[in-house]
Amino acid sequence: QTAPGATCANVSSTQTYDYIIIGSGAGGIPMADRLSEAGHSVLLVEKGPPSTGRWGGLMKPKWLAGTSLTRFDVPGLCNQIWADPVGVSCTDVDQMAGCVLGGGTAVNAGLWWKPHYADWDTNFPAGWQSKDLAAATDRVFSRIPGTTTPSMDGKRYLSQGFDMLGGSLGAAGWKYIIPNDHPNEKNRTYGPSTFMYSGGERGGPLATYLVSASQRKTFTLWTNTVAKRVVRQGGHATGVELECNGAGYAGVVSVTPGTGRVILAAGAFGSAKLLFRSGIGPTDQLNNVKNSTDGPTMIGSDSWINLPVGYNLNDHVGTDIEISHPDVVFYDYYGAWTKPITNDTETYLANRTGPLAQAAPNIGPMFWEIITGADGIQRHLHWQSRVEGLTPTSMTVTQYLGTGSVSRGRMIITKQLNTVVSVPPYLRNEHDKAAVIQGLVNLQESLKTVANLTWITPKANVTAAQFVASIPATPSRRCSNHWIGTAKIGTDDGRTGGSAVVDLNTKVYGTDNIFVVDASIFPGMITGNPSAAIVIVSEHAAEKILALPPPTAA
Ligand SMILES: Cc1cc2nc3c(=O)[nH]c(=O)nc-3n(C[C@H](O)[C@H](O)[C@H](O)COP(=O)(O)OP(=O)(O)OC[C@H]3O[C@@H](n4cnc5c(N)ncnc54)[C@H](O)[C@@H]3O)c2cc1C
Repeated sequence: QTAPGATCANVSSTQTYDYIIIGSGAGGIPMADRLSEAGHSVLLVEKGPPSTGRWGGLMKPKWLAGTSLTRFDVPGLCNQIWADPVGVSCTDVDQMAGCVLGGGTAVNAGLWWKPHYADWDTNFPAGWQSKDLAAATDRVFSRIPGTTTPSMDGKRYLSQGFDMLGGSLGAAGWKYIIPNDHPNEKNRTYGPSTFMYSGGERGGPLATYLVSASQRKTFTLWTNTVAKRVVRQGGHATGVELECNGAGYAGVVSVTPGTGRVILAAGAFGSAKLLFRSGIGPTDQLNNVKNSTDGPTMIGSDSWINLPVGYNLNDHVGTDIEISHPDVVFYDYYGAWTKPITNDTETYLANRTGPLAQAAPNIGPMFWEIITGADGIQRHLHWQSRVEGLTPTSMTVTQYLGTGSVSRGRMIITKQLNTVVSVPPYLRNEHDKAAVIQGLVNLQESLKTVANLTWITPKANVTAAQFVASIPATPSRRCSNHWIGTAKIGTDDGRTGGSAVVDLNTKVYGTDNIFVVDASIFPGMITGNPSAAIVIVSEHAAEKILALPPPTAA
């Protein structure tokens, strides 16, 4: 199909697909598997290159030369995204996001949580409550159970930090749990981190759902291929326009006439951007697209669909504290790229054991608390510890404010077609702020009798309230990379003053065959790191989409 001299292959004008899914992250991959399993032809379009070795990825440090592994496979190299994001992170987003096969699930730290029932019941509409999501949760966790001991010998390496902090919380009355065995116990509990890793490697959707999808003749994957916009006539999508990125495919790829569907799974920023470029969103943002290089090809303003895309943006509010204790032992995971410890690379390569089978930078313990605000709302705090900081015996612990948080922000698109967080979603509500402060006070209280423990941040003479107030509520200081909410699911149709962009079947209001299935549709924040919940949402959405009658408009 490649035209001579062209850098992109032109798409075939005759080949059509029942489903075109854009984006191969936590939302897109499971959806591709479920729809192809049901017998439909499915095209999965991913703008980034292959990541893990199984899919032809090539990026790796010297010590992986000659193996099929890449930086994405080895848990101990997951932090490389911060040291060397070039060619991996999205360049059109002002936040960190993975633009490779697997999206966030290729670059993240693999933390993998079975949601608390309130994650669904607090935020989601009817049909998406915890009881409705139970079957999808079971399906996800039977395929990707996760592990608290990623090293293949079942041992935890360098657990001194975990032992010190976990032991201290235990002594202060917090209860030890294996988190995913007790997903609803999130109040003054602690436990080891759970990862989606399997076999000492990354695992997750790339190693499960994508493998079964790719074994079907009806499934097609195009990497290095950028979707520009959904091509539509009124509310009906006829295909997707691809723009040449120097590789992959270009042109308009069509859905099966009449019955085909397009599913956006390009992430909280990527899907919103595609909606804007397809003439779906608030008028101010569509005018930015109109005034960009897209102008000449953009759908006419008489066909624009005015929906609150980009509003309702949320992320965990991250608040970092740092403590040090003489027991804590640091491991230089960044150093494992250029100057690894030979014994550790050897044991990893021989049998997937040792520190490199664990996520950088030695994550754990995790602990949880629920704070009831003066407004009556229960807010969930998820604390995530890691062994790094200003001293060799430091632990940095991030407090995430999740379920129950009320603050919201906004993302927009510039005339250069980049997405920007224009209103940060952090601590815009006094009770959100009070919960963050109270959680910190409670932790200080719990750790106050621990011998030899030093508070580095905040220092002893700074109150929790002063400390929280001193950290700017900006993405650079509070971001957790858990962006959600830009195309909210709900019954209150955003075209008529409501807040929802997609209906209960994840279909975009005002369209008959355009769907969004990824972090964008979450109405509110959940307790922990979101990738498992997004996979669950995708499983559930697949069921709903498959049960729909064919589109009516043409
Ligand atoms: C550094 C980092 C660490 C994280 N750690 C964790 C963790 O340990 N545990 C956890 O649960 N969560 C973690 N997260 C968050 C989690 O990975 C994301 O919430 C999740 O992957 C989002 O899923 P998604 O399907 O919405 O989007 P993504 O997974 O981001 O997938 C979107 C995909 O769409 C592609 N795309 C975008 N635009 C286009 C286009 N126009 N055309 C074609 N393709 C396109 C992108 O390249 C990407 O592959 C982390 C995130 C980051 C960035």
